[in-house]
Amino acid sequence: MPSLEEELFPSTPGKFKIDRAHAINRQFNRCFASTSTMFLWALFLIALTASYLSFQSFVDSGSRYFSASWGGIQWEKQVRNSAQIHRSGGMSVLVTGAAGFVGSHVSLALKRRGDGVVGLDNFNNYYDPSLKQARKALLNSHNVFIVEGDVNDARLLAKLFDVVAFSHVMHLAAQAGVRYAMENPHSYVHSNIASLVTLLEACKSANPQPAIVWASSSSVYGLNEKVPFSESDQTDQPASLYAATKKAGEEITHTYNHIYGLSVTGLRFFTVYGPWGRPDMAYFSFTRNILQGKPITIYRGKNGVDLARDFTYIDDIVKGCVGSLDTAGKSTGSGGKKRGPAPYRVYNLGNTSPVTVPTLVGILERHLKMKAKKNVVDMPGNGDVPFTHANISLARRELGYKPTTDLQTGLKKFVRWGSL
Ligand SMILES: O=C(O)[C@H]1O[C@H](OP(=O)(O)OP(=O)(O)OC[C@H]2O[C@@H](n3ccc(=O)[nH]c3=O)[C@H](O)[C@@H]2O)[C@H](O)[C@@H](O)[C@H]1O
Repeated sequence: MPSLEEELFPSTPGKFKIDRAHAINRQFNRCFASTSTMFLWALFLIALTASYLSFQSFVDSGSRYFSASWGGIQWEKQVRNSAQIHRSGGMSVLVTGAAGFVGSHVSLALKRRGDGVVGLDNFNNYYDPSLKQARKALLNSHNVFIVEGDVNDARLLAKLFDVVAFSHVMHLAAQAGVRYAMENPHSYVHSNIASLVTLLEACKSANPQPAIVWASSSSVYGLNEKVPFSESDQTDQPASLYAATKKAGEEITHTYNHIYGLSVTGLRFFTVYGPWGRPDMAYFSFTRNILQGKPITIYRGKNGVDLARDFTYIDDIVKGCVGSLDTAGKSTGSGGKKRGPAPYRVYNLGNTSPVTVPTLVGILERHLKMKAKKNVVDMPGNGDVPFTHANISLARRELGYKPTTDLQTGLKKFVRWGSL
């Protein structure tokens, strides 16, 4: 039996037309002998076709307007209100991925000090969207409006820049997760490459052009062995598709900086953790499993060496993001044309003290007062790197970035948040 979709949209449209034409012909010969009847029926068919075509165009335009969850006078008012600046010298920031982990924290921090903030998020289901809705509710209670939409929607972006002359864009929307790239590679291309280009196109055409700060990743260092990782180190050996899309993002933003005069700052985040975090990350899923008495899997590197990460607490990352926005020079272009050189910057935002995964588990066990059921296995070839370690001298010098929370303290805050 043909599916509803096949019935509505036959797979061979040409055949459909021919069959229908034959059928109409047969009907035609059988029923209409006289010329005048034929003429009347011809008129009828023309009218029928015309009304079908206008109905189709109504449906097309309708699906565009009715399915969108944005637009309209009330919506524009909410966007404008949210973007209003309440301090002298403040900025108006479009935060993409505002219902995400880092996005929600940065949005709140900016709003609290009086900057205008408009969020944008597609609320996808990479992890439980109810957590994103809860973050949204928190932001709403602080008068941050989150537009529900995709960064790939060029019409939406054009509309947003039409309604608000954003001075800055904090681009945090992304497909995160290193290992998930093996399951759903195209999601990384859609969210980390295609949407970045859509956003840069919108920024390039906006008047004034905003300055852009965006989330790159520590994963760009890939198989780099020089420790600690510095911004000038080699980043051409990504170990995962996630890393490759973030590295591509660094190259793509450079192009827009070079051609259109967009001010760009890329931030290489090092395994960010904390309250309101991402449930797919190890510290979060380990905590949940330990509490539920379920086993956890700990990956071990080559020759039995423990994996290590430069885990960085969310509040420190927020300070780095805000510092980047505050020091971002202006974009120079207008009318889609470059008028002079604009800043292009890349910074590590890490903690500078890597901790092994078994140590992380030990800290969690102490905070939770429960023992983990550990299942230690060799690291599968899934894009993981053995360790990360940030050199943050550049961010310290130029952004005033100074992480202050160690893993012990940060995980305590996370566990306390989780038990609320
Ligand atoms: O800095 C980044 O740029 C990235 O940081 C984060 O990636 P990772 O450093 O891989 O964090 P995370 O998954 O918490 O695994 C931590 C450790 O636990 C190990 N790990 C993980 C899962 C598991 O079941 N067992 C295990 O041992 C695992 O092998 C690893 O050694 C972000 O998710 C990513 O989006 C990106 O932002």
